[in-house]
Parts: sequence; C-alpha cells; structure tokens
Amino acid sequence: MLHSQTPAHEKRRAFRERLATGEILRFPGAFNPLSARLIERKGFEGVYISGAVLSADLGLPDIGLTTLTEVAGRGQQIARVTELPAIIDADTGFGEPMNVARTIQTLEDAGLAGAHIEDQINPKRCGHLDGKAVVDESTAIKRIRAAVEARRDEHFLVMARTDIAAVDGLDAAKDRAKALVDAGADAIFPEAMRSLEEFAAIREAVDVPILANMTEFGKSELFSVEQLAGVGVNIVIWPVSLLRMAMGSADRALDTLIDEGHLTGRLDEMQHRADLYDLLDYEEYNRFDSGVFNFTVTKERA
Ligand SMILES: C[C@](O)(C(=O)O)[C@H](CC(=O)O)C(=O)O
Ligand SMILES: [Mg+2]
Repeated sequence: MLHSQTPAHEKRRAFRERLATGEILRFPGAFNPLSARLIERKGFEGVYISGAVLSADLGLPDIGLTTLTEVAGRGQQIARVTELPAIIDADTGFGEPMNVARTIQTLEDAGLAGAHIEDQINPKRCGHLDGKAVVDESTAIKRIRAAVEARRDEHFLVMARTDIAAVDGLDAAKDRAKALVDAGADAIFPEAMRSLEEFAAIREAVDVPILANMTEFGKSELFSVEQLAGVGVNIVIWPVSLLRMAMGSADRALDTLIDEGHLTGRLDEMQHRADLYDLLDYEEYNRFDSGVFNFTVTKERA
C-alpha cells in the first residue's frame, strides 16, 4: 500500500543479479505511475522512464527542455509505486560533468535503479531524428566517468548511450562503445541501430550488457524479444509505446464523443473501475483505514 516495499538499494542489487544471468529483460516505458503498476502486474522485469514521454507529457518536444528537477521528480513518482527496477533517461546529464555527478546522485535519491547518459551535444534531439550531433570522445567519456565516480550505490546502473552511429556510422559506434566501457559504463545503449546485425556488432565490441530501443516510427526496425535475445541484447525498451497506444485510444474516443455524443459503445475498450481499483490496491487502503479507526490504547499499563 502507498508505495513500494522494496528499498532502492535492494531493487538495484536484484536487478544487477538478474542482468548477470544473461536473460533478456523487458522494460516497457511507463507513461505515469499507474502504468508502471500495470507493467509490474503483467510480469515484466522492469520499467523504463522515457525523456520523450516526460516531455510529451508536459506538452513539449523532446529537445532538452526538461530539467533535472522535473525528471527526477517524475522518476521518483514512478519508481516508488513499483517493486520493479526503474531505469530513467537522463538525456545528456543536464550539463557539464559536475552536473552529471549531481544528476546521478539526485536520481539515486529518487529511487531509480539506473540511468542512461548520452553523447549528444546540448541541446539534445530525439535519437531517431535526423540532424543530431555528438560530442567528441573526450567529452563523452568525462560524462560517464563523472557519473560512475559520483554514485554512492555501486549497484546503481550507469548506462552510456551513444548516438554516434547515425552520425558517423557503425564502426564509430563500436569504438565509442568501447571507450565508454573503458570509462566505467556498466551497460551500453547503442541508439538508432538499423538491423539485428548492427546490434550483433555492438554485442561483439563490448562485454557489458547492451540495450535495444524498440521505439516505433524511428530508424530501427521493430524486432521481437526473441530476435533481440538471439543477438545477445540484454535489455529491451519500448519507451513511448504505451503513451502512443493510450493517446491513439484517447484520440478515437474523442472522435466518438463528437460523432455519437456518448462512449457507451466503447466501454469494453476501457479499463473497468474494478480493475483500476484492483491495480491501486484499494482494498488495502480500506483495511488500513479501518485498522487505524478501530485502534485504541489500552489504559492498563504496568
Ligand atoms: C529512448 C528515447 O530517448 C526516449 O526519450 O524515450 C527516445 C525515444 C523516441 O523519441 O522515440 C529516443 O531518442 O530514441
Ligand atoms: Mg530520450
């Protein structure tokens, strides 16, 4: 009730242990705390918190407008309602290496299990759009070094994302990935891979876990969990998918309201009130409330 019963350090330790088994871990993107509960209920291994979703949620494009305070705040709201590990998108780390250090500590305090820091220049762009630019290797590795040095929980996962493939090609991405691992990255997020072969090439270049970003309408073909596991991917995210589904559904519902003046014909597409209450653990709150209401202090003290 109210929040996760598992302390953040324990979520991180368990996540690291699971990652070490080599099985592929599925992290759908939660667009709010409630959807994180649904992800957990369905049996996924983790929750992803997307920068693109966070900015879209605020009615903003994903071009580096959100602040650390907003990102950490949303991250905390989501991480605290689930027992699952949550990985958050920390964009470029919100500034210089010292800012990256503060970012990591703030995200640790917010209860996240890990974060990715990317090598785009500021202000960043969506990784699947054209016109991106990346920083040089020295700047990229300083960001990661700062993140690793700043963390206080050794199990907090520092993931390095590189956007260089779309700018300078796959060989550059392999070199960049190796350099980021040498700088201390615990995992690599190679952005905008176009094929399974490209994932396999990154897999071969580094010996840390790698992540596949299965965002729709971008540069990557959409592969199944099984296909990605087959080329050695360790974590897969669908960062914006649930938001896209929910917004698609909201769009159609509003059209129906305009056309028909009611939503009666669409009730079976809605989450039922009973399912919502179940997901919220409503019963638990009633029990707690009546427990407190009926609580009395016995007068006979020794
Ligand atoms: C993963 C990502 O960084 C995100 O913010 O979710 C985005 C997703 C997207 O815009 O589709 C990305 O840059 O790939
Ligand atoms: Mg992002």
